[in-house]
Parts: sequence; structure tokens; C-alpha cells
Amino acid sequence: MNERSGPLNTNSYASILRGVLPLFVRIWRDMPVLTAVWLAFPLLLGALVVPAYAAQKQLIDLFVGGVGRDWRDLLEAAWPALAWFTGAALLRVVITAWQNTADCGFRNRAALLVRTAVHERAVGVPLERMDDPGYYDRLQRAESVAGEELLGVLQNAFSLLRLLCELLGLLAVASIAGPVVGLVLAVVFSVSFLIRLESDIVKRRLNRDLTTAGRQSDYLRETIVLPETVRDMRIAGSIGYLIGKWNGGMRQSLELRGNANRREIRRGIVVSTVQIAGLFGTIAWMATQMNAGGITAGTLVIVLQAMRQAHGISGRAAFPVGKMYIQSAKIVDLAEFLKEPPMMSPQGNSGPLRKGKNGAGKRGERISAPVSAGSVAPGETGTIELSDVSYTYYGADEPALRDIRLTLRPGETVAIVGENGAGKSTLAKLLLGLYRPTCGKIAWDGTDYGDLDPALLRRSVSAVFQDFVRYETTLRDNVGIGLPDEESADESIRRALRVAGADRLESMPGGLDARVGLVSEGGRQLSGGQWQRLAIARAAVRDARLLVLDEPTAALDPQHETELYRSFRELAKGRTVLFVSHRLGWARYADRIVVLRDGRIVEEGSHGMLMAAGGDYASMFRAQAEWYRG
Ligand SMILES: Nc1ncnc2c1ncn2[C@@H]1O[C@H](COP(=O)(O)OP(=O)(O)OP(=O)(O)O)[C@@H](O)[C@H]1O
Repeated sequence: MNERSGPLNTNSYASILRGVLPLFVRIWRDMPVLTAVWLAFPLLLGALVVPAYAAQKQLIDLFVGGVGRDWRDLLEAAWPALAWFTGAALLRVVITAWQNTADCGFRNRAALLVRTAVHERAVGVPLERMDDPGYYDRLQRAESVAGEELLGVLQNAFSLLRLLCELLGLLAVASIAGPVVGLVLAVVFSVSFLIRLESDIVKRRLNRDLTTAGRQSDYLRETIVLPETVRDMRIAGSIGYLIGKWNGGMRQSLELRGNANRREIRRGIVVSTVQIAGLFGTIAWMATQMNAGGITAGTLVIVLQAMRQAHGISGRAAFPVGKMYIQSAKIVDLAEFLKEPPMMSPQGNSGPLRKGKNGAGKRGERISAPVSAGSVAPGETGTIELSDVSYTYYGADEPALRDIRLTLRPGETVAIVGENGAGKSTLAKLLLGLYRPTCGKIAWDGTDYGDLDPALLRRSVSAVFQDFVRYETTLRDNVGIGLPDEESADESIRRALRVAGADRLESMPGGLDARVGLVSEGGRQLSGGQWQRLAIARAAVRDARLLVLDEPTAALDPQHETELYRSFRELAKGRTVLFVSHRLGWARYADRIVVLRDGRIVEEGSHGMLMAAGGDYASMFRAQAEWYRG
């Protein structure tokens, strides 16, 4: 059983404290005054309980003992207690109003502070870490915690603090009847509080686990009704399959929830029994004391009132604590996420995987501590050399690339071809410095990528990926993202749009400011090919010496693909280009073709040479040519 789904134990409390405290310290450091004010209000409210009840006791005793006395005498004797009572009530109203304002301001500012920290960390995290499936879970949890959840945790912490302070005040009031009364009530409320808390936590834990399972079930529910799913399922004759899976999952969660509810009811009965026994025992004891003249009527009344109020509070206190326990476990995730090493090496990695057999990273192993980034600028020539490079994805058993030896000369166009999964995109990512080789070395003009200045390396490379991003903002953002905000930028953007064959989009109302995508009102949705041309323009606009095109024409129609090929010369001018494509018609015009199979280079040469050799390339090329001819 892991810690988070395990029973309530001191270890989990310790880990929660380890996670939560640094966050609170961070918040405290950033806004000490607001935090101090936020903490002071509950303390004041708790402290006010005692004078209010003491004044009430005095008044009752005065009125009970003063039956038959002149009302003026009574009033004279009672006015200090009346003043205390009224003053405390008024102060309570004022403090409650202020505390709501302070609480709201504090929580929003704290959440903004932490959210900014999460976003800064999320964009700086090494890409390699994103291959760890657990990373997304951590990021998602951190994101949700840093927003609404953190607000919730702080709100619950505040409610809890307020309730505890009031409870302490009430126990102090109860002790007026005798320290034993205070002690008995403290024990009764603590026991019932702990029982309630335990059952609340069990239920919340279940809710959290069911939420994780619910993601799968939500996915199924949403997928079932998609037109493409309906089409696929009809063709496969398996209409009931997904519905059955979803339904089974839902039934299981309903059963688990039912069990938790029954458990909660049983615990509730125990709590009520403990409380009734404690409270009635106390009342009976006080009644005998009053008879014997040990306590006054005023004491009896205020202690009864305090008991009633404390009873309500002890019930309510389990709620924020239970919520915080579950939320705090998420806060630990948030704190852990904020500890993710930032991108420190130009490769966007924090360090190599620990290697298993064949250089494979072991499943579940964490990536080691960050390596420091270099400070050397990439050389002018831009010769890129890969020496015995291997790469294994996080958690994979087999390397995706093995012993790659390859040199890209300045201005050269190299085509990488090979069947699906051969390692083409992985090679592209390594060349761009997004991943760090598990073994071997990549050097730019003789300097290891690890010694290059990350920012300068990023400026020297540019890319279009098959899974390119669609920025649903303006045309200008889509192409010029990351360009300095200069007047000349628009001219560069227009040139890039022309090269990518996307200049017609500029005629949309608003020109470069035209909104694309459906996120913003009035935005125009683009076709897959139009989005891809924007991605190509985005790569073309940057003055990079290495341009990587990974299936840049997958969404283009033949006409536009041909047009793009015509402008390819302009796109490639003055740069080294590496392109990955399954369309071998493109490859034949490359200076060199590199063929990958199972992560290894199996052939290398010009189109003519490889055709003459009659190997993998020749058979792939002939198969495609046959397809067109046939
Ligand atoms: N993020 C990842 N995590 C684990 N394994 C991965 C990941 N990405 C790719 N792989 C694996 O690495 C190998 C090479 O993948 P890669 O995407 O480089 O192939 P490719 O030649 O570009 O394929 P395609 O032609 O289908 O795009 C494949 O076996 C793939 O399953």
C-alpha cells in the first residue's frame, strides 16, 4: 500500500508537513504582513469567547441573586458586565467582517504566487521528464492544487484555525465549573473528532481514488459518443464493448461508495454514543454541584451553552481537517513538483537515465540530478557530429537509437528515412538538443552539446514536427512567437508565410492580427494543412542554422506539397536541413539519405547510390513508385 492510499499514519503526516511547510514559508516570506493579519483574526475571535461568556455568567448570577432588588441598583451592578458583553459582541461582528476581506485577499495572492511558480517550473522542466507517464499526473495535480485546491486548503486551514481557537475558548469557559469539566469535555470532543476525522478521510481517499478511475471512465463516456468511435465500433461490430467497460467501472465505484457510506454511519453511531455519555455525565455532575452550592446558576448556564457550541464545533472541525488531509497530500505533490529540476542543460535534460541492460532506462527509476548547463556559443560553421549515440526513452526496455555515427555538414540537406518506429523523430529531437543521448556524444563544431549555452543553441536550431502546435491566437503569434518585438518582425513574418505557402491567410480581415482557431470570438478555424503551413512559417522565420523538418508535409494536399517543395530552396538557404519523411520523392533531392532500421543506420548515400545498392531504401522507393505508377 503506498503512502497516499495507505492508512492514516504518522509517516504520512510527516510527509504532509514536509510538503506543506515549505509552501507556507514561501507564502509567509512573500507577504508577511498579510499572512500575520490572516493568522491573527481567528486568534482574536477565539480569545473573545472567554470575556463574552464570563460577562454572561456575571449577568445571570446578578439577576438570579437580585430578585426583589431595586432595578436601579441591579443596573448599576450589572453595567460593567453589560459593557463587556456588548463590547465583545460588537468586536466579534467587526472582526468577522474584516477577517473575510483579509482571508479573501490572502488566499488569492497566495494562490497567484504558487501558480506562477508552477507555471515557471512547468515550462522549464526537461522534455525527457515528460516521457515519464507519472510526470503528467504530477503536473496535472500540481496545476489543480496551485489554483482552486490551494485556495481550498487555505480556506480550510483558516476555518480550522478559527474553530480550534473558539473551541479552546469554550473549553476555558467550561473549566469555570471546575478543571475536571474542561478536561472531560476536551477528551470527549477529541475522541469524537478523531473518529469523525478518520471516517471522513477514508471517504475522501476513496473519492480521490475514484476520481483517478473516473478519468478513464470519463474518457470512455466521451469517446463512446464521438462519430468516429461509433463508426469504428460499427465496422468492428463491437458496439456494446466500450459501453460494457464503462458500465462495469461505474458499478464498481457505486459499490465502493456504498461501503464507505455504511462505514461512515457505523462510525457516526460510535461518536454519538461517546458524546452523549460524556455530556450527560458532565450535566449530572454539575447538577449535583449546584445543589451542593459548589457552582452558581450562571456557571451552569454558560457551561451548558459552551458545551452545546463546542459540540457543534467539534463536528464541523472534522470537515476542514479531513479535506485538508486529502488536499495536503496533493500539496505534497505540488511541493514535489516545484522541486523538479529546471532545464539546466542545453539538451533540455536534467541528466542521463540510470542504465539497465543495453543502455535501457529502468522502468520506474527516477532521473538523476541536473547537470550544469554549458556557456560556449555554438560555432559558426555548424558541423554537427554524432559519435556512437544511443538513446533510450524513460521506462523503455530497448533503446530507440543505437550507436549512431553521423556527420551533418554545413548547408547540407540530409533526409532520414525508415519504417515506422525506426527512430527518425528521436534522432531529430537529439539533434535539436531536446534530449540528451543515453550514450555517446553530439558535438557542434567540435563542442559537446552539454558544453553549449542552452539559449544560444536554441537560437541556432529550428524545427517543424509532425505533431505541431496550433496557437489559437493571431496569425502574427503563430509565426512570430519568440521573435523580438521589432518593426522588422512583421516583414520577416510575411516572408516566412510566403515561403510556407501561407501568404493567402494574410488576406483575412485584420491581416497579421487576424484571429485563428475557435478559442477567441470571431476567430477563423483553419484546415489541418493551413495549420501545418503556419508551423512551417514559424520554423522558417527564425534565422537558425539547423532546420529540422519532421514530416512537414503530412497534412498538405499534393498541390501545396509541390508548392512547398518549390520554395524549399529558399527555406534551406544558408542552413543545414535534416528532414524526416515517408514520402521518398522528397528524399531523392537531398544531398544525402540516411536509412534507419530498428534504431540503427543501415544505409547512407545519395539517391543514385542507394538505388544501385538495392537495399532497404531501394525497395521502399520502388514500392512507393510502383504505387503511383500502378
Ligand atoms: N516518448 C516515448 N516514450 C517511449 N518510447 C518512445 C517514445 N517516443 C517514441 N518511442 C519509441 O521509440 C522508437 C522510435 O520512435 P520514433 O518516434 O523515433 O520513430 P519514427 O521512426 O519517427 O516513427 P514514425 O515513422 O512512426 O514517426 C519507437 O519504438 C517508439 O515506440
